[in-house]
Amino acid sequence: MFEQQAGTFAVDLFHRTKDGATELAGGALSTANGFFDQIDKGWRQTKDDLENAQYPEWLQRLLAKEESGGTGGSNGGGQGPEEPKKSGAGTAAAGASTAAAFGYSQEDDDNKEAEKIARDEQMMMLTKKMIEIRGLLQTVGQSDSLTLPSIVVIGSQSSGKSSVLEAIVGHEFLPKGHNMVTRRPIELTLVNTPEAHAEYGEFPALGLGKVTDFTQIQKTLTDLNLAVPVSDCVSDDPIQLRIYSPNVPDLSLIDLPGYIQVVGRDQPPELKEKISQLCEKYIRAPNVILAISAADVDLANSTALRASRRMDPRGERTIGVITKMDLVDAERGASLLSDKKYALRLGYVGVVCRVPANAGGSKLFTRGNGNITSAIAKNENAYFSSHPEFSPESHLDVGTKNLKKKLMHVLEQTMASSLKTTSEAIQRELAEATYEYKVQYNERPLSAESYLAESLDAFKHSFRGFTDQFGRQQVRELLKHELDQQVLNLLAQRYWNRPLEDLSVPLPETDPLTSLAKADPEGEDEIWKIKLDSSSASLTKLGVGRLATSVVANALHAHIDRLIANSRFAAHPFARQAITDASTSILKDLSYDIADELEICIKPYKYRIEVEDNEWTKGRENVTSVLKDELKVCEVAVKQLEDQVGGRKKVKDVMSFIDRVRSGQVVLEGDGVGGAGGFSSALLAKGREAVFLRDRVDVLKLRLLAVKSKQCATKKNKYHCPEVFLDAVADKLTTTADLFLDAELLSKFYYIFPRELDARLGRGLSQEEIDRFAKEDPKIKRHLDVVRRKELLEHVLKEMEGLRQLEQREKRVMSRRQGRGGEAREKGGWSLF
Ligand SMILES: Nc1nc2c(ncn2[C@@H]2O[C@H](COP(=O)(O)OP(=O)(O)OP(=O)(O)O)[C@@H](O)[C@H]2O)c(=O)[nH]1
Repeated sequence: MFEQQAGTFAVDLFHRTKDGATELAGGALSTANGFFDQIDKGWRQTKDDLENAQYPEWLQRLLAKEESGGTGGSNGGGQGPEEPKKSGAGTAAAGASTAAAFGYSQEDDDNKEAEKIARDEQMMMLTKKMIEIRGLLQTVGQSDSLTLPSIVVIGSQSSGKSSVLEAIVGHEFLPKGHNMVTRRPIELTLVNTPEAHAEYGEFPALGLGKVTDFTQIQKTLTDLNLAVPVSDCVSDDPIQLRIYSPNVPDLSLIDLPGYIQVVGRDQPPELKEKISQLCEKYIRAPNVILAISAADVDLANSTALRASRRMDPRGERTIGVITKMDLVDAERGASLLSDKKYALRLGYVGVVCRVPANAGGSKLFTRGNGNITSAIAKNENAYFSSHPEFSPESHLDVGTKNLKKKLMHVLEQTMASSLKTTSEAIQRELAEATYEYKVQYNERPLSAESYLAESLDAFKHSFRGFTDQFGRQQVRELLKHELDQQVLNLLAQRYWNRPLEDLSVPLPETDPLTSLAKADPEGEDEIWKIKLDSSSASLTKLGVGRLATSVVANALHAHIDRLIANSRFAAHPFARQAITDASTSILKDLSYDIADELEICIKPYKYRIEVEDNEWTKGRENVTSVLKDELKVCEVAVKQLEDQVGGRKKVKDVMSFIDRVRSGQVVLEGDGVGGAGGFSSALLAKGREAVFLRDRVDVLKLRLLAVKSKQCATKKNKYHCPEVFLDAVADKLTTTADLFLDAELLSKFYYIFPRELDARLGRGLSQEEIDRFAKEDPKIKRHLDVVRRKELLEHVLKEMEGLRQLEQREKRVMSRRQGRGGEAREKGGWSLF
């Protein structure tokens, strides 16, 4: 009776789908809007398959007959035994593969009524659709009211639970072992792919892609289970696994840890209770309970049936599966299937799910990665047909093939009857999401892509602003400042410094600068000429090409970092890294050649430098301000040092001690390490610094006076005024470098960088990366979640609305038939709303 209802429903649905295509345009079956792409490509594929489904011609003929008052779908008589006419390779293949999902073999096909297969096929379409909606709801959230029912598999350990599931899937894929290895529920979605040959699994949460090797699936499941700490016993966080195959029916199953009778020594004592609680949570209505019990164990002792009786006392949503039928004699097996003590409305199915060792050739082949469906079917056939107790006249349900069909029928019905409450729950959720969207986000639309695109545009815009402000002038200032420092270093090394490292040796000379003003470069003493020439050569040969290029590249890096910090990307580590990588790699590529080329440009200065009068004047002005700045820096350092040491007086004392040592008035005993003259070594070190700074301040003041003096007003006296001359040289180098770097480094970088950003953050990102990027910002994540939730709920409602329209059409068809007094479908047929 039950099967008949489900079957008729499916056939009628076919009519509605076929005839109602126009009526439904924009409805559930034609809502292709790219939405699934965003949610899950797998589901999109499912949806496309469903929408593009072609119906075999024989099926259409059958239905046409039914429509014109034929015998109807349930009793057959339509197509008859002749070979169905094929309407195309694809559709024929679809029919055949779908039959495979039920476990029909080719020989079976010859014997089966065509319309029966058609009905099953059509029913698969509907279940597929509802499973698809269930999958969508799963992505919305874990709220209990927002879900469509599933089939929950329970059984005690060794009851044969894994074997049943594997027989349904046709592969060994569940974790095995002596220890309890199932510690998390496995939400198993079977997706029938009629036109595909490949069978594979997917773990949507892991992003592993298609896993075609079922031993790999088994290993992944084992790892995921073992990741639950033993102390936690079990976890209610489900593992999601989808299996795509032409040989599986569309089903949604949840495998739970097996009930244990006795807690093992190495297992926590609360394990038994925790498993019971977990199972209890899942076997609540409206889920269907698949209660597995072994035939060789008294049914009264079946933990699965006892649990089911607690949650489903009237036995309305429990399917009893009796495994290991081969282990008891046929008479006892038959009596178990017609058990009256705990009568189940959906009945009992007897199975023999163990893969026979010698089936399908070698044991190795059938076990492992091969498909075990036909081996099990043959084995069951052989067993059940050899016992008259299980003959068709007994009306007992036996065999995995029948179990699969029953599961589909039951799931279809249960899902259909849950659609109304689920739909109401969705409407409530949608109202909440819509409200939040309006109040919190002012109905501002947002997608991960649009957020990325806007962020990238804004960043490129700020980068353009920066390029307007950072040009040749800014490069020039940077470089000149850098070379000013180099000039100061050279002056210090070659003119100003007095040895201070070794306190034990008195100063060999008085002040090296005292003779500078009186030096006669034309005379015998060429020291000042040599000093200036070598200083100038040091400056031109210090590697200006590399130095200038890296100074500008570093400045660009720093500016990019600042732009990132002030942009939306600041909250996105991934994007920040991508932008930094882009600028690093471009600047690295450019710098290498540019540094060499710039070095070639400044080559002439390495041999001869002519300074013009105006350049001299400019150099004199500039170096005056450089020396003044340096003077300020030294004075500030002196102040800091005094603060550190504990006052000016203390510094003065230690300085005067050092001065006396340097002038030879005091002779140090030892090397001064460990302190001297009543001062600690640390204080002596600070004192040396203070003496250095004091001397430097004196020198700077002296040289400032010299530079301002008449003597330094003219380039003729360049040997007396090395500061001015070296500044003029630095200026020439800067002018060449800034021109070159502006043309080569800046303009090229400004051109390439935005394009590289497009490549790395625009086109180059996958959908997952874009989503991950957008969700890095918690505010955006919340906004996106609301938008997505709202869109998803709207989409699901639309899908359901489509099913509702089908139902209304169904009612119309029924009342027409009843009006005609014709043979109407059974009363109490399915009702969705
Ligand atoms: N003879 C026979 N043995 C079976 C049948 N089904 C399962 N078995 C054997 O029973 C044992 C337990 O089967 P499983 O499928 O692993 O049972 P389970 O309930 O999943 O057990 P756990 O993994 O321990 O929870 C295995 O050795 C199977 O080969 C059957 O129909 N007939």
